[in-house]
This record gives sequence, structure tokens and C-alpha cells, in this order.
Amino acid sequence: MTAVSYELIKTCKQTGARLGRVTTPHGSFETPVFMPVGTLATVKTMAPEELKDIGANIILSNTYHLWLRPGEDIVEEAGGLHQFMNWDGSILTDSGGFQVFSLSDMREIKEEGVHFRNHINGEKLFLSPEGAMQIQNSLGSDIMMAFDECPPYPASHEYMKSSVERTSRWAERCLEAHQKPDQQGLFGIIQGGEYEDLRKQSARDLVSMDFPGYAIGGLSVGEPKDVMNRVLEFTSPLLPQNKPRYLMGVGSPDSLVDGAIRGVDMFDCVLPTRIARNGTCMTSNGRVVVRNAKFARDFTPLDENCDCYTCRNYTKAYIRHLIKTNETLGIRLTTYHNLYFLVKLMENVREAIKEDRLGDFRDQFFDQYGFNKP
Ligand SMILES: O=c1nc[nH]c2cc3[nH]c(NCCN4CCCCC4)nc3cc12
Ligand SMILES: [Zn+2]
Repeated sequence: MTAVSYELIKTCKQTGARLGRVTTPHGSFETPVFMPVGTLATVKTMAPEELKDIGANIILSNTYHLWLRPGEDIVEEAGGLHQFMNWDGSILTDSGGFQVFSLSDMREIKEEGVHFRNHINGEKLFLSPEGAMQIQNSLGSDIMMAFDECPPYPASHEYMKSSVERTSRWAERCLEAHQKPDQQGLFGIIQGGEYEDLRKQSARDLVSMDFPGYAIGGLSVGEPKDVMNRVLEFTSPLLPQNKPRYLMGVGSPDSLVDGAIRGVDMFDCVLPTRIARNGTCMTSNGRVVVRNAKFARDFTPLDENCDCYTCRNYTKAYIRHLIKTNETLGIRLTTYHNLYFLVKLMENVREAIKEDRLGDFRDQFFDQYGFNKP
């Protein structure tokens, strides 16, 4: 039995978007879906029950961070990540490659793996495809990611080609090292940057390895949104129709809608939780920086079109007061709302796919949010 399966329910007649359902050993969820990020085994400031109230069924955690703190051995001893953090929904873990490249300096990429310094205490470390798989198996996540290299943007075609070829060899080694039969829950990551020929080469290599799902990596690394959309346009069709497609590190409300339109099923990003902690909220009328003085006497909810716990019970003036005085409840309320906003957005995207009107939904949502304003 493959632990992670995907059912394609229907394709939107107006766009390339798909309505689907992913099933893991910890439940199933409809796609397109936004996955809250819980880097250190917690979605910052949210209790698991609150994530369930928000409507989250799958969250992300990070191999690199949990390897360093508290150590995958402690998580394994606790009975795995679900037990350790009291989360009974699905968990996807990133494989660590991206975190090594984005957090650590003094890194050296070799065929055997990556040598780098621990970003916390500077000690020398080494992470290989085999190591990343061992850590993820100790964590016991439902969906694991192959160990890859996410090259910086921009990168030369020459560099990108050799990186894609190494990432394909590393993917092979991850399959070998995976401690579960038939690649249960292990997703391959497609690289290739903005180069169509290299995306084809990466997809050809990884699709031939028959992973149960595929991530589109190497994006949301500083490239303009039109470059990301163009890459998605020629990469999505290279991936199997009957398997999930996960766009890593995305993102903002417009990128989620535009990614779904281009056939992406799963998204993750720290954006909603990160901006919440500095008092910035996503609302149906665009971003609201609730810490701004203009909200000092604004006794209306963050978003009059939102029915979340925060918007039903608190005003901008009160939340601004909490944020300005560093009262913890403040960032809890903004985090709750931002996650609810994105989870709700994906619910509306799924409804629009069901009714073959995702293109119309995009236009209306972009106009109201202010994405189309010059
Ligand atoms: O190619 C990837 N392989 C493995 N993991 C990844 C994670 C990624 N995360 C991102 N982008 C995250 C962008 N995010 C936006 C909000 C502020 C913090 C950074 N691209 C990624 C590519 C990869
Ligand atoms: Zn709300």
C-alpha cells in the first residue's frame, strides 16, 4: 500500500487548475491546499487545536532545524513528530538542502553531500541524501522530500545543468536510503531554474524514478513573479496528472491563485506567520499593517469579510495596542487570522474549480485585494 496517494477529482474548464485529494497515514485533504509552516515542530504561537479550528490538515516542518534542535533522536524517542508536538494531522518535512543553502555560510557542495557550518554555533556539519532520509525517517513525517540542491537565482545554464544532474543522482540515493517500501511518502524535487530544457531533463529523470509526488523546487528564490509563472507553465505539464504537485516556498495570495491556475496542488510559506509577528495582516482588501497609528481608534475587525475568531471578537485598535506593547496575544491573533485567510482562500479556489470559474475568481480577488493596481 502506498502511504501517500492522490486522486484527481476534476480539472477546471476555465484554467489548468485541478481539484484533488491527497491521502496520507494521518488523514486526507482536498487540494489545492496551503500548508502552514511549523519549522521547529510548532506553527509559531498556534496550538494544534487552533490549527484544526482554522481548517489546517497538513503542516510543514524542517529536517535541518529539528536535526540541530532538539535532535531527531529525541523526536524519535518521543514516538515521532506527531506524538512530540501533539499533532494528529499530516506532516510534510523539507529535506534540509534549502535550509543549508539559505541559512548557512561556508558551505561546500560535493558529490557525497554538503559540508557547512551550523548556523547557530558555527560547528562544521555534513548532510548527505542518506543523512536527510535517516533524519526524516526518525521524525516519522508522512511526506518526506528528497535531498536536493536549490541553486540561487539567477544561475548560469552551465551551473544549473550540473546541479540538476547532481540532484537527480541524489534523488536516486534518497530512494535507495528510504526505509519504506515503494517510496511511501517520498516526493522528488524538480530543479532546473528558469531553463525549460533543464526542467525537462530534471522532470524526465525524476518521473522515471516513480515518486508518489513531485515538488517544483528552485522557485520563490528572488525571481520575478512572471518568471515563476512562466516556469510553472512549462513545468507542470511535465509531471504526472495522477500525482500531487507541490510548489515549495510559495506564498503570497496572488502566487497561490496563479500557481493553482498553473496546475499546482500544494503550497507552503512562512509569509503569513512571519508578517503576522510584525503586525501585518492579509485581508480581502489588501494588506493591513495594524500597528500603524491610523488604527489607534479603529474599532472595526481586521477584515469585515472574515469570520475567523480574531475578526469576530477583536478590533484593529485592540490588536494594535497588543502589538505595540509586545503582548503575546497580539501576534497570536494576527497569526490566527493570516493562516485562516490563506486556508479560506484555498477553499474558495477549490469552490471556483468545482464551478469552472477560477479565472473569474482570480480577476475579482486581484481587483479587491489590489494586485492589479499599477
Ligand atoms: O528547491 C527547493 N528545494 C527544497 N526546499 C525548498 C524550499 C524553498 N523555499 C523557497 N522560498 C521561500 C521564500 N520565502 C518567502 C517568504 C520569506 C522567507 C522566504 N524556495 C524553495 C525552494 C526549495
Ligand atoms: Zn479574520
